[in-house]
Amino acid sequence: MHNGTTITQFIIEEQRQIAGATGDFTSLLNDVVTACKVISDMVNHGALVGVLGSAGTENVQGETQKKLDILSNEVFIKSNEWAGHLAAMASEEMDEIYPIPIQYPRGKYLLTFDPLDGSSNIDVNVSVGTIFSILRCPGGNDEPTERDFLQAGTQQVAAGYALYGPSTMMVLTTGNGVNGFTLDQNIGEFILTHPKMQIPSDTREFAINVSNMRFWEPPVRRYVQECLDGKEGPRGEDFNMRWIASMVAEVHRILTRGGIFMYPMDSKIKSKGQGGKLRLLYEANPMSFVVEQAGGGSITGDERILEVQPESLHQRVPVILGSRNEVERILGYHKDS
Ligand SMILES: O=P(O)(O)OC[C@H]1O[C@](O)(COP(=O)(O)O)[C@@H](O)[C@@H]1O
Ligand SMILES: [Mg+2]
Ligand SMILES: [Mg+2]
Repeated sequence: MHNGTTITQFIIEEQRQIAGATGDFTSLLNDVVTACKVISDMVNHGALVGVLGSAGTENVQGETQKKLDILSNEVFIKSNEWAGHLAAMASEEMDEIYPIPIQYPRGKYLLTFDPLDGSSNIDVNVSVGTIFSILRCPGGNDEPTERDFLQAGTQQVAAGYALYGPSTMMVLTTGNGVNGFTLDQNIGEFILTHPKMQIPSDTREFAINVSNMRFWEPPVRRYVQECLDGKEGPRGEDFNMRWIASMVAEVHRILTRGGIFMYPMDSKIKSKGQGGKLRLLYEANPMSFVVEQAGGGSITGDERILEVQPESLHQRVPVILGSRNEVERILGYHKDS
């Protein structure tokens, strides 16, 4: 038996420091934690409970949905709609916002989520995750609208992710540093195992989908080429490369040992009329909040992601995040070009 701090104890303790806290936020985070435990259980059981494979439908972004994309979306809604702390939710897997149905009380918060990130990895049994972000509802909770969600990432109250890997972890920020919790499957509790996570400022490891190289813009091309040139090149050091294709798993690696993750703008994305690959409200903003709170950096190329003013619910942005000194170098390359 362990005697560690549970995530609930941790959140309550943090909220005790905040004058006027009503307990709504604590209860909201508890429901998010419960949702992630349920998804973790489904992911763990995989083929045994028939949840792998495609659902045969497409989401609003034209991506084929996996069964687990849809199931985890439902879990998030059911776990979070009932308690009276939310005005509305928005998800990568839903076309429109989801105002809390009229039979439940409405509260002052908004929840956005990517219920299952890295879904192309489900069927091959590689790590996937859930990403979430909590905002205040600025327009009051009577008639929440899409416009209420269009807040810059700097306005987030909390953000985090669950990683369904060899162990299930929850990594969380409420704007006061980043803490990581590991799920003890025997007692069903997340226990604080990674207090005050910090991203090393320097790294020799980068992550990017190199199959897109011919579409990249000059600053990213230059950065990656210099990494590839290794000891003999301008950096004078050898670099290593990783690509998991689950943003959650990449960000977790970076939080653990440093690194740089890039899904930059490229000519292929542009030709589709998109602003990037990753979604601002469900992926880029929550992850940028976590990364910055752990001492790292996060940019689109030439601007800080958390300062981007969202214009639509499913807006996409380029993402370059990780160890601070490397992010600053890439920012410099964008400014030079
Ligand atoms: O297919 P690619 O180019 O490797 O893209 C992988 C990227 O797409 C994503 O899987 C997008 O997330 P979803 O699985 O939620 O659509 C990221 O997690 C990942 O970094
Ligand atoms: Mg995703
Ligand atoms: Mg997803």
